[in-house]
Amino acid sequence: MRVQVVEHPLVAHKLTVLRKKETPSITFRQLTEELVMLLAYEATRDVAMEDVDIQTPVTSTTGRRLARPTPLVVPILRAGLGMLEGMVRMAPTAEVGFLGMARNEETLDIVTYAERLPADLTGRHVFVLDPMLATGGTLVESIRFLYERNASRVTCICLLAAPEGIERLERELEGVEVDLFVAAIDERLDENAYIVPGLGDAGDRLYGLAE
Ligand SMILES: O=P(O)(O)OC[C@H]1O[C@H](OP(=O)(O)OP(=O)(O)O)[C@H](O)[C@@H]1O
Ligand SMILES: O=c1cc[nH]c(=O)[nH]1
Ligand SMILES: [Mg+2]
Repeated sequence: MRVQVVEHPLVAHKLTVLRKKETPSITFRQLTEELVMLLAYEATRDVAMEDVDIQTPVTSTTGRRLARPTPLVVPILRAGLGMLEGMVRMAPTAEVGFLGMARNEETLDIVTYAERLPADLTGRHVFVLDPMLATGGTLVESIRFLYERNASRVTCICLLAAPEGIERLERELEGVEVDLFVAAIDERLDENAYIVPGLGDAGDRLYGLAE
């Protein structure tokens, strides 16, 4: 697995505001969108491209565009949905599939409650969106799911990751091709498997209380 922390003053600034407990949902949603745009810029740096012949008002020329089959963006519901708009704005030809997964907060087991994806992902570069990589359970499950459907490549974009989660991905997905882009790697998980210092429950901060 390749892990890249996107170090940029704008990322650091926006992330700090996002972490603050007094930041309201409306600002939290906007910052999430902006952060994903900055992370997507790095995460798509080596995306597959192809030539395309076009006419400008002056002449004909050959330009470059995202290759086909186009990238597939997969937000992990619910919190990943907050990252979708920013991502598709950056990669306008991308298609979107959905995975709904929730962590049982007592057992930390992952429940997959929704799935709407092409049955065959052969040749597809999949971008998984989930703001939080905590124990890593959710991401391991999603990445396995996508490779079982023959995805050719998986790139994950997260806002925050815990070292424990990254280690789990490296352990459980040894030899699996995965790129991970994050705005920051935090210190640790607390006794409830929340990221410290973190930003709290991303889904709740975006959309309100789950229960
Ligand atoms: O690395 P893990 O320990 O698996 O935890 C991370 C997961 O927890 C959060 O989702 P949650 O289960 O709270 O669902 P939600 O998005 O509906 O709030 C987060 O968005 C990740 O999907
Ligand atoms: O810190 C955490 C851990 C898991 N899920 C969240 O939303 N936040
Ligand atoms: Mg949640």
